[in-house]
Amino acid sequence: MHTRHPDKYLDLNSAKELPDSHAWKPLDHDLPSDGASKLESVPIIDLNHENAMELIGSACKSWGAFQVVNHNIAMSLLDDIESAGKSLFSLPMQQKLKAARLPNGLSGYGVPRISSFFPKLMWSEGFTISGSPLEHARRLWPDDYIGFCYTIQDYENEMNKLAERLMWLMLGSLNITKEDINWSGSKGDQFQAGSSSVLQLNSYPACPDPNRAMGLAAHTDSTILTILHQSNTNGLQIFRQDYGWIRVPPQPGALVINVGDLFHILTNGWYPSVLHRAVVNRTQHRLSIAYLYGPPSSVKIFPIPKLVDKFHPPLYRAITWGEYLGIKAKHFDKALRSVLVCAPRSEFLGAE
Ligand SMILES: O=C(O)CCC(=O)C(=O)O
Ligand SMILES: [Fe+2]
Repeated sequence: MHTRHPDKYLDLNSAKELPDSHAWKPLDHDLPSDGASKLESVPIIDLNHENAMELIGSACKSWGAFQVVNHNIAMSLLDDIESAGKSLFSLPMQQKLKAARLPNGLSGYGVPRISSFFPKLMWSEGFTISGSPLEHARRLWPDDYIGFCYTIQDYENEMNKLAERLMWLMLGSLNITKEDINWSGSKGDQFQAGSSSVLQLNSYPACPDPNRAMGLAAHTDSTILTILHQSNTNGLQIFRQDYGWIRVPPQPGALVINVGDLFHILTNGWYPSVLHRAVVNRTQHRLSIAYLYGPPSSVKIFPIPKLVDKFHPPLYRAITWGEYLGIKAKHFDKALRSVLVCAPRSEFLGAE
């Protein structure tokens, strides 16, 4: 991975032109005509709506993603995490490299972890937090790192509560309750105690040739679900078989929820994980913060028995999050396929 991209620490914030190392095929033709992209995007769901659960269920089934409002996350916390991200990415490159991700590591500063699967580099930089950010924060800001750590901690705590609430709403829409779930011998309400998560900060500098650059290449998240806070700049797109790439415009205060691969496994394919990517633009810097929500490390994830019967045999084998991340790191977009135990029904492949 490391010899593949010798230019991986190019400072994108000061680049005046797109170097060959970052030049992708033009992206223009990928988007549906403007008419189609204005026509529809993922639904915006009010969590206080009396039918929130049903609305979420139908969004998961047809889009694999939705936005939520009235989620109870304070606007000030969303502003704080955005400022924390901005202050990190605006540090000089030499300083950011003091917290560089180690080879094969997870936490730290660097290019998107999926970069090794692509011949060209992406127009973004990221900072991944798994566990305490203290060590890295101390290297980035030797005299003033506490505020950053508190913001991360507050944000992760609030996101964890919201993710859990959303997971039960998503499961509830398939008639699954806590009673139906047995996470390695403990009932569903034990899940939160040890649930793990990763916080991914992404920065997309303005780009001199956005049509030939890729902010973050198409991927699905290896999570149960992802909560994405995007700054007020367009960039996120999701893929639909029937439309192509569709923009998910930022809506002030709204959070984007993606169905992840582990949820696809849990629901035995009923709710597909969503393919998404981020594009960049010529004038505006964009920041996004993804809360990647997953199960406690010892928990095996497998199709929920209530969603399995003789007409719907289990599609996937049991797997922990750690095992799945290892498979994803090796097989990337073929990861789900490599844990299949049984050919999926055609509707799950989008071939209606
Ligand atoms: O920046 C975005 O909108 C997407 C980020 C994302 O997909 C990720 O971090 O997994
Ligand atoms: Fe993602």
